[in-house]
Amino acid sequence: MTKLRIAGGQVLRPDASVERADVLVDSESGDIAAVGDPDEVPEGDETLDAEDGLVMPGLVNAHTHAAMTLLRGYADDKELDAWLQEDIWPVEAEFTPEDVRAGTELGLLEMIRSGTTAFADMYFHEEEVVEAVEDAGLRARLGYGIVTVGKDEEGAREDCEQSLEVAREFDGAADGRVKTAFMPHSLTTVGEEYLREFVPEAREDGIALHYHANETTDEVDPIVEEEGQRPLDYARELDMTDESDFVAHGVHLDSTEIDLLAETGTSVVHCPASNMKLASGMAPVQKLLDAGVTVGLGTDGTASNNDLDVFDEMRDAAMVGKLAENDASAVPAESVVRMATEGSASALGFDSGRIEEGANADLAVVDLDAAHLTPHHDLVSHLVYAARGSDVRHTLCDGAVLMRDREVLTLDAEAVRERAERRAAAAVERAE
Ligand SMILES: N[C@@H](CCSC[C@H]1O[C@@H](n2cnc3c(=O)[nH]cnc32)[C@H](O)[C@@H]1O)C(=O)O
Ligand SMILES: [Zn+2]
Repeated sequence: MTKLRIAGGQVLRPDASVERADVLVDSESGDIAAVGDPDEVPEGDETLDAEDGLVMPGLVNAHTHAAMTLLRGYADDKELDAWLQEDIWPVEAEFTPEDVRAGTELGLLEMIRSGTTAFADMYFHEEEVVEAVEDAGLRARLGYGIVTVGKDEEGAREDCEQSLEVAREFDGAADGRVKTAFMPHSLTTVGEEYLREFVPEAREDGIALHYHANETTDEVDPIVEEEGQRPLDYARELDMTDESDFVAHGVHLDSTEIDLLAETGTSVVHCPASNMKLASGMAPVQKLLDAGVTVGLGTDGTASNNDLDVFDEMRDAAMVGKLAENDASAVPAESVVRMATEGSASALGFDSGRIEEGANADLAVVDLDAAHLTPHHDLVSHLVYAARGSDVRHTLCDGAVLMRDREVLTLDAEAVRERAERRAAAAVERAE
């Protein structure tokens, strides 16, 4: 049995304390075998140097569209509906499976570099995403995004079938690192008749749901008008608020919807950068936390962010969380770190996000030897307010080292960038 000892560093523990400790990783089972005082942790077969570093749980990006890296910087400074319809969807319509593969690999490269070890992806040509995840060594919950508006009945049903098929076929892929979900894009972009027909099919097979909810007022108002109820009441009626389900955004939620989320155990993935950039609004994050809702953190796609750096996202979450409450003590650093690790992992149904014996060995080692991380009064504060993705020295997932000393081992970084650059330009050219 191969054991890898992460030695010489400080370790962030589940109670948010930081202690000098070593971590022993079982590379075969992919679990953390031991963590504690260097004298008490058994020897490993190999060592990974964590001196001057902080070993933390790998970050979990609980909502993104990884292949959208190809659209990074393509269309900015516009509100959601116009941005999707006028700019994003026309180019996405040109994406081939090879484009999605190239964009996803670029996304995975960026994730590994910035200490992200797991993510949720909603996109299309998802079989490419499965393969890319398998090769790159990350963990993911994946699904095919359904949009029925603007499609005829046959096209709409095909989309729904496709999402069910992807969820059924790929669950458990990549040695169990891949899980799936049924993914209607949102409550307004998928027609009620399709939700009524296909959600029960997903439920029968025990498949979880992931969708965008309450992102903008333009999305909430039509449901209130047409259904006479709040979007999440409508979702509950459609059996879309199970404990295993997770919704992206949750910006415009009223207090009854917050209670509903807490009661049903449905998780919310907060996407602060996307919400600010598309001027969607400020999510009531502190209220969600106070109500006991599981809150994770996501970047959303890189066309509305424009990066996949979850450190950035943590800072944004803390900043906008305070602004939303007009209270500087709201959404403090510790709760933000929890959101980006345990919260996101729990939303995705992975036993990751905490450094403890038996948990998945999904880890990042942050280099503390930097001017912008000096002095070391409070390392949890640093993770949220001062650190950035480029501070990550090593990244591990499922007990395997994906990046060692800033060198990504599972992807050819140069080739990935070159391919993405070329494919992005060609797709845009076809669309225009
Ligand atoms: N099968 C669908 C694609 C859905 S994938 C998920 C979609 O979510 C879109 N998307 C990205 N960011 C956001 C957001 O913030 N809100 C809503 N949709 C988004 C993204 O462009 C992508 O088309 C089709 O054929 O059109
Ligand atoms: Zn999204």
